[in-house]
Amino acid sequence: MIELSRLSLGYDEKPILQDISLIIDSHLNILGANGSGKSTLAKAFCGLLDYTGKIIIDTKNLKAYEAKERAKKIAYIPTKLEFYDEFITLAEFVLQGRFAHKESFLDYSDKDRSIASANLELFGLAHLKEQTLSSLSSGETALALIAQALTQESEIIIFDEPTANLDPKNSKIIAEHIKNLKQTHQTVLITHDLHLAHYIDSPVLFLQEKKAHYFTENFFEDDNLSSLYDVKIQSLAVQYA
Ligand SMILES: Nc1ncnc2c1ncn2[C@@H]1O[C@H](COP(=O)(O)OP(=O)(O)OP(=O)(O)O)[C@@H](O)[C@H]1O
Repeated sequence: MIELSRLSLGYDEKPILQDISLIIDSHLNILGANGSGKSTLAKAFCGLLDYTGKIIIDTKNLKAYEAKERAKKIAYIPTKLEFYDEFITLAEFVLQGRFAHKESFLDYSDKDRSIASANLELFGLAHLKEQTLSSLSSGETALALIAQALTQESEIIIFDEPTANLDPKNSKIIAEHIKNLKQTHQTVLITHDLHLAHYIDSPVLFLQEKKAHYFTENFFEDDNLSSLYDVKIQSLAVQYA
């Protein structure tokens, strides 16, 4: 469970979100216009950005979590890889998801390797495992990021625009994985993809003008979407079913 209490955050003197209070105990979609603060909020959830107010994860203040303990609680899946070793293989990359479980100065255990290997299989990546990460396509990289996060075995998984740059088939594969993971993990989906968000289902946190608006129902109705996004949206069709 994630509890936000009077949460405000931003960069230096630039406020991005102000005074958000909310309890999230199941899946949550986070939507909002470009620059509304979705990724900023996700960074705060992962302890990567300072804030005022409180973020409580499973009754414990996020600031009291030690890094490895926090990683076992929350995995953040970015839209794309920003910093990585260009010579690392896919197999090594997915195995790195076990860092929070590994004893410092010791090698990965057989159990670590077997979990990483199972996730490579699960996401249909096993045949690419010796390829360098930099040689993978965008779709393969998106799947690799999810495989690594699952290897981390965190209880909460945050997906940041997982279908950005993906073709319709890979988008559908990712959508199905998120829908399945929602049954066993607490999932948070940040997206502009209204079809994906609708398929995964409510509730929705819509970020706008530094505020967060929480919708448990009716979010996906045309009038509501048109008003929130300030563009006419008609008959949102569910295309992932
Ligand atoms: N390191 C930073 N320093 C200063 N401002 C930043 C920094 N990172 C992000 N911002 C600003 O914070 C605001 C929110 O950015 P954020 O990436 O959270 O938006 P977003 O809702 O995820 O946007 P998008 O949908 O375009 O990905 C933007 O105005 C952005 O320019």
